[in-house]
Amino acid sequence: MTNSRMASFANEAFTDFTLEENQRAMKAALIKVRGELGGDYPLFIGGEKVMTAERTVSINPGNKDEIIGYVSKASVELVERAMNSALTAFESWKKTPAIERAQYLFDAADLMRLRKHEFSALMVLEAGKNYAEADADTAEAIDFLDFYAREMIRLSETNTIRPLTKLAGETNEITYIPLGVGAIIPPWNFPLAILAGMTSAAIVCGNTVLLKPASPTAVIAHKFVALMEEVGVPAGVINFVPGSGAEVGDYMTSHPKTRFINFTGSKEVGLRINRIASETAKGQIWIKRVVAELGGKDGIVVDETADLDQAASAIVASAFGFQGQKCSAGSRAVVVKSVYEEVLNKVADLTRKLQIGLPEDNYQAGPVIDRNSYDKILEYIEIGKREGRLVVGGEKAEGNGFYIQPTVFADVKSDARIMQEEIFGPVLAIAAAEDWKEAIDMYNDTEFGLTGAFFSRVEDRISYALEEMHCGNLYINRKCTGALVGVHPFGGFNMSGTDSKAGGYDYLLQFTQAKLTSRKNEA
Ligand SMILES: NC(=O)c1ccc[n+]([C@@H]2O[C@H](COP(=O)([O-])OP(=O)(O)OC[C@H]3O[C@@H](n4cnc5c(N)ncnc54)[C@H](O)[C@@H]3O)[C@@H](O)[C@H]2O)c1
Ligand SMILES: N[C@@H](CCC=O)C(=O)O
Repeated sequence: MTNSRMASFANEAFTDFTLEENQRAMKAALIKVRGELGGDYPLFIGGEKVMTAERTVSINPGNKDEIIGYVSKASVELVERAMNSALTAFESWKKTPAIERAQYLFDAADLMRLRKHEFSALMVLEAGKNYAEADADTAEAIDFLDFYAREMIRLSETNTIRPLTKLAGETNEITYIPLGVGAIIPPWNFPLAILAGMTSAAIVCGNTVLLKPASPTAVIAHKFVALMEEVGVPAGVINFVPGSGAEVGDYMTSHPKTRFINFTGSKEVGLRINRIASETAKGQIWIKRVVAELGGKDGIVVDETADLDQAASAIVASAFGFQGQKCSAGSRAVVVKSVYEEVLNKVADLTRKLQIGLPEDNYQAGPVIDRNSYDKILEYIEIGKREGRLVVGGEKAEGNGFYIQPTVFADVKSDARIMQEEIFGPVLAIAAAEDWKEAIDMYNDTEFGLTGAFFSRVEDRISYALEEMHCGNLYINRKCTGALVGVHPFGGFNMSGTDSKAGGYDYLLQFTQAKLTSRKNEA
């Protein structure tokens, strides 16, 4: 069975919600999930479910009065217990054949596929995603499980697929062995896909992990861990320890037995983790490996030869999909001045058409994740009013949640704060450039380097953009969001991270160490 799966990786298809039957299926899943709201969720430590008195309350950002669930919070003592259980489990898990470890991921992918709308419905309620965004998140989680399972099998067969150069008289082999216990620290914005990808990649390589989810989406994180338990992943391989970033996070990253840290989140927290991890704790006998995928200030460049309708649609989709809360969000657009007003008008018209409302009613624009984000984004909008010309939005929006109008600022200078700092909300800054080369220079004028897009019909310019636009994921004549596993390996340059290329052929190498064995042949 495994061989046939190896031959046939294909991305999980997105659900077509224009079909009545699919709308009905999602609504039925929402009813089911709503019936389960308000539950109490434990930590998982070495197969034991641990409830604590202190809990995180997860709420619906689209309807602040609705409680999604109460999630137990790990203390430092409980994290220490989790570390011990991960260390114990590592001794047997690292010896479990790669093909068996991969099978758990295949099984989890199959089960998640069966319950697809249930996972998506929970994200509609807990993360404020509309149907398509939630469905894409679940599809990506399934893809990560399927893809990394295959990748582990491929890695375990390296000596056959990519044999070392032969040397007479010796048998030489290379094996990718696991590192040890890792800290997995994902963000809330792809609360299933990124969490599932970061965790499954680490464990399929034979590592064991402490998984600390982001607090706003700890219930969907629990649902994933429960699924992994259901398919039989042995106790202690995934230890689920939700808790405070400052307390639990710092403890995990500074722990002498932590071998690696797989982090996705903001630049600020990522740099802190990188600094703490670089210090050698008492008793530590290795250099910790840090994989850190961070923020972005992604942008779309449009020249005067481009299809301007397509460019405007891509700008709006990239800026406002999931309320701009994607690391890949196109929060900047740079347009050459001869078509600047035309593109701006098209973008403004499309933005005005975005309807705001409850994610469960499948509005295009929903709430942002929580009060902190809401306040921060509104502050940036005030900054934007000083730095540019407000064209659309600019205010909070109606609703019993964290709703903000999709907002467009025009005539913004390249060094403005709203062109330089990640806002992580529905705010787009547009700037004019003299010509396409200056537009590319303006695109590159950032400390980040995650995604970008270039719109043009001129081949020479496209070639130039392909070489000069400095980012990990560069797209031509399409939006800058929506990377697919296996198709668009994902990761950023500069302050956007370590360019780990999630969903790509190189990703697993980061959670392994290569051991070369050389044996003299009998004469
Ligand atoms: N490059 C990518 O692939 C990618 C993908 C998704 C999100 N992001 C970025 O993530 C950010 C949004 O997510 P967020 O708000 O959850 O980010 P965040 O940095 O606030 O939190 C990320 C995770 O770190 C934890 N954390 C907080 N303080 C910590 C500490 N001191 N030690 C250890 N862990 C700690 C949080 O609890 C959470 O689980 C944005 O900047 C976005 O661009 C990047
Ligand atoms: N991989 C996603 C972004 C992940 C970060 O938020 C995309 O390509 O849009």
